[in-house]
Amino acid sequence: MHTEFWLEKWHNNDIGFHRSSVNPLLTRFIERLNLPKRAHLFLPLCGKTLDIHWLLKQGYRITGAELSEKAVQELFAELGCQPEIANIGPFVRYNAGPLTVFQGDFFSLSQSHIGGIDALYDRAALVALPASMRLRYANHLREITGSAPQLLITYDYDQTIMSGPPFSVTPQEVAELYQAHCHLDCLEVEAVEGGLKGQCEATERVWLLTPR
Ligand SMILES: C[S@@+](CC[C@H](N)C(=O)[O-])C[C@H]1O[C@@H](n2cnc3c(N)ncnc32)[C@H](O)[C@@H]1O
Repeated sequence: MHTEFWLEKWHNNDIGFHRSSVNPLLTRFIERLNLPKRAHLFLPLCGKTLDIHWLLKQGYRITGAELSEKAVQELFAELGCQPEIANIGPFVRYNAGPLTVFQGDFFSLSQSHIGGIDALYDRAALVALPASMRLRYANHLREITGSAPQLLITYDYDQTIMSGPPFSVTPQEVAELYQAHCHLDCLEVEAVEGGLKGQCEATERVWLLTPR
């Protein structure tokens, strides 16, 4: 999936993936990450999700990575904060208090950019990428975040009925991507109400990945 695809989506405001409310699966299952107070969470491919608003209200420190300048600017504007902006290598870093977003390509991000991470939250990041990019994504995520636990949300559906994104990521693929380094615990399996994009039946799963 090329970067232009996403930049065009943001440019055209074609952002059906952006939820108008906080993800209930996050609020329900975050306690399973056993986070310390003021924990540092990393959100790959974060968009301008309202989940960030909620996580900040819980007192967490958040670092995100997002390709689109428009998304990042809207995130800070909607939070009502004025970020400090700096050029850091290939990134533009936006920071306001406990929130930092690296605007640029996730695959260029290094551990030294984001610092120590207590946990990861992947909603619509892994499933935003085509199969050919997902192993590289999972490996890079592990490389830059070390042994942090992860809350991961996936969809599973018949990929011949609908093309992604979001792409179908089966439990078998989650195992192939993460099992060598993590214990996988499926916390919830539920049918997507009304089908994915109203087009096809899909199952949504919440995973807790705990490094071995
Ligand atoms: C499906 S959206 C999900 C956004 C957010 N996680 C949410 O739940 O609303 C995927 C996001 O990943 C961003 N993205 C895609 N490829 C990226 C990359 N290589 N580096 C950083 N961000 C990327 C897109 O711009 C888009 O905002």
